Amino acid sequence: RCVIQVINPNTSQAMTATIGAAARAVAAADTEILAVCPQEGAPSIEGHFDEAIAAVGVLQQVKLGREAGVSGHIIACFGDPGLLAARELARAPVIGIAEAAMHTATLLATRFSIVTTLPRTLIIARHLLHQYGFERHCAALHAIDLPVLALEDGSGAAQQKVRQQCLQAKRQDGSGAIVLGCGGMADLARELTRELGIPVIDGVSAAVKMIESLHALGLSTSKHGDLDFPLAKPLSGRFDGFNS
Ligand SMILES: O=C(O)C[C@H]1NC(=O)NC1=O
Repeated sequence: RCVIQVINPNTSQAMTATIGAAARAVAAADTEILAVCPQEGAPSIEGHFDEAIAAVGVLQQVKLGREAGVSGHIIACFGDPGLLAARELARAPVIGIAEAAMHTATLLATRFSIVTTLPRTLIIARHLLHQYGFERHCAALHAIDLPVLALEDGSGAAQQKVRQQCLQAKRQDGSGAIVLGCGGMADLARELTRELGIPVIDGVSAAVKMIESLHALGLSTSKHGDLDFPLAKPLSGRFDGFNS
């Protein structure tokens, strides 16, 4: 039995529902999806400051998931906030949706484009490309220039801009695949893949299948070296006991 904790690092219930539905749509019959978000933090993550706040919430949820004995954790925000810290805290695998989508794209095409929300967060995707070693594989990055929560306003305007941006990327970038750069776009990938005729990849569903694979292979986060549990030390205030 595989139980996957899917963490929306922002506190938007609507986006948590979108993300949970996308995960359940691809989960295997004996996989259970637990879609969660932090009790406190940022309603959307649109920059380095929001990410720093969100990382604490991610770690709180990872600790709860570990105590519940989940088979794996997914960080369902395109900045993969708190990824390595979460891997220190976790026993089970932890996968961010940006790394999941990028890895998947490199299996299907020699170049991929990224379509995300705000121009100012493009730098976060660039940092991840460098960190994961995919800079050479990414032909271009685009932003629809709408805030993250525009994807949950019910108007469909953001979804239409994502579609237009993907069409333009296919025509202009010389990419064979497109990575959707926001957890809130998770429900768009299958329809866009069909319409564009190229792989349009959502990191939530990609990460679900990766966690299932690691679970089936009996593989977990390495606790040998720099991803071992945090060093034991007394933490103060709200962080008392947080590292154990
Ligand atoms: O950076 C972005 O546009 C997307 C990122 N922010 C957020 O609240 N969820 C995300 O996936």
